[in-house]
Amino acid sequence: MEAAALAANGLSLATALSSPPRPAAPSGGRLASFGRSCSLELGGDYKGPVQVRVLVINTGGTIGMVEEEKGLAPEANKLAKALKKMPMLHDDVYAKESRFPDETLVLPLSKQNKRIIYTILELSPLLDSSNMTTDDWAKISKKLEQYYEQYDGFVILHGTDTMAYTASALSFMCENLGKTIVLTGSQVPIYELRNDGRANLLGALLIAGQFVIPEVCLYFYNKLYRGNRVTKVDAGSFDAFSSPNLPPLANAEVDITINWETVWRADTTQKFRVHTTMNGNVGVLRIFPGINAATVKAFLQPPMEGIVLETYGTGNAPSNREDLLLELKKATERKVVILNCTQCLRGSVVAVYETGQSLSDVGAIPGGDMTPEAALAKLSYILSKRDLCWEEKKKMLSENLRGEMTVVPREAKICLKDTKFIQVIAKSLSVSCKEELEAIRDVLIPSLACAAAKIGDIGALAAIREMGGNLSCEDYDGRTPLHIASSEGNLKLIEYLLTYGASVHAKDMFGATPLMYAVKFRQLEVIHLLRETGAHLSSQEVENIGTELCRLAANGDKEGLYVWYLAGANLEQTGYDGRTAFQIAEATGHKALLDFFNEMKIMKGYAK
Ligand SMILES: NC(=O)C[C@H](N)C(=O)O
Repeated sequence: MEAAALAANGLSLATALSSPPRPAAPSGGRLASFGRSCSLELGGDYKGPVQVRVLVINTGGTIGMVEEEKGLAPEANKLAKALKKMPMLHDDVYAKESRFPDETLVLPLSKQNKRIIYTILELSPLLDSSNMTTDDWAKISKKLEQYYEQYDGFVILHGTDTMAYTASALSFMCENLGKTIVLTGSQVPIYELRNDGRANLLGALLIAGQFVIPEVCLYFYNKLYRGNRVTKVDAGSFDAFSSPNLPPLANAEVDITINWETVWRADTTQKFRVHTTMNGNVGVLRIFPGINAATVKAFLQPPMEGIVLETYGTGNAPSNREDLLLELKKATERKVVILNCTQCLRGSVVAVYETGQSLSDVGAIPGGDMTPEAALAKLSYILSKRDLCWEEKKKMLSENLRGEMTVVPREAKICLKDTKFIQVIAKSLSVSCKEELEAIRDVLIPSLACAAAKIGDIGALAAIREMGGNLSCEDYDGRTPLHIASSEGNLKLIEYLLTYGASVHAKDMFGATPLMYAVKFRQLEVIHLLRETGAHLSSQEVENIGTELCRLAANGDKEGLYVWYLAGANLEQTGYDGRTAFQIAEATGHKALLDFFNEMKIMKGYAK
């Protein structure tokens, strides 16, 4: 079953996309007119819409269920066929004109002039999410790893019952995430006349395809949430999820508005990888008035290694129950982790009451405002890290790893809209209301940050960041400070940006990433650094590189070829006439180039 779905993945899709003849990029185009440079026309025809690819991993859930003898159950091999008949989820005319393979789906053109091309990878068996286990989380994360470079974003179709658990688990299992992953599903099957599946899937695809939000998110009923902040709160409403301690990352109203200030960014320069071996010896224990010490003792017996203790209010447990506290103490002494989370839907564990202090005294770790789902997933993740010692594990549990808990900053952040600079401008423009002030801030920050990147002013970037500005902001052309810095070649500044969460996958309005800018301006060290951080050529760029390599070979441009090699291009790719760059070099008898190709064999491995 999976083989059929796999046939519809990036590779066959890629072939299909390259088959229609592509019009040459306009020679007077903005990027094509740069001086000494490699071609940037690889994003495709810049006059046309940018194409983005999204992989939909279907795990099951109500969205694809049909009524069976015993009730609703998932049906395999049905969803993609059904979606092809839904005009809001598939533009059949465009797909046929573009000669996409049968399994490929494509959304109608988006408001942002993007074409979201998607394929569905169906896991087997499809599950009601109540039947999911940690093995299924591993299965999903392995698929994400396998297809990470071939797609711009990912949507995971999942049942709602345990979606909050899977979203929380994946948020930890996906390490150094740089692309958007959106879980969604529905309360009513997509095949029914009145359903929420169509809108949820469409919203998830639009977000995963058009925005780089490097988080595991959950999209439901017009809202995008951080996956490890949600909990299912309603079994019978389309508005089934709530994120009690964090406002949504995005609202899909008339427009899709992303709250960029809330978006979590990993401050790492490492490549994406998945951690698949979660620790199963964890559990959740909800205390209640009169809870029996024997029950607690039994629950904490080996092989239990860690529990989420759901306590009252701000993290309180009875301080007058010596028997109970003794069992908890004996467990922590055996190095069983007790993570203290509140039973309340909203709020945090804080040291206010004597009853809360008694838990700290027995060695429980305060879990802040984590949901029980997130706390359990975090516990399972950290306890599976064999290379960490006990103290390190305890430290990580109280730290904010993926935005799962609120950490109050030691010094209150200066709010950008309160700064003198913005206020002076606002005054001169006679602006006083909050909305206008924020609008000025949103217009100015991208330009300021890009200008700072252009002149290499790390201090200015630091000031913008400290004032709450987003260093991944886009200017009017969709360029981020990292795009600018990559063309300028300022390594220190790039490192700074990457450390503060700048995305190597951000695409400007032409579909070009920072890596493409570095290639364009032949910034060798920058290419190396971006690659180290997980940047890669898109599958479209990879397909179309052959002709460009042949052009460089025909010009005897050794450096140009080397730049593409560093960026991860396969130098053996053929051009439009079926020849490789090496064959062109042989035909022209260019000695330096032939030597270069010989050398490449020795250097192979450097860029990979
Ligand atoms: N709405 C749903 O998806 C509920 C279903 N039982 C599931 O979690 O798979």
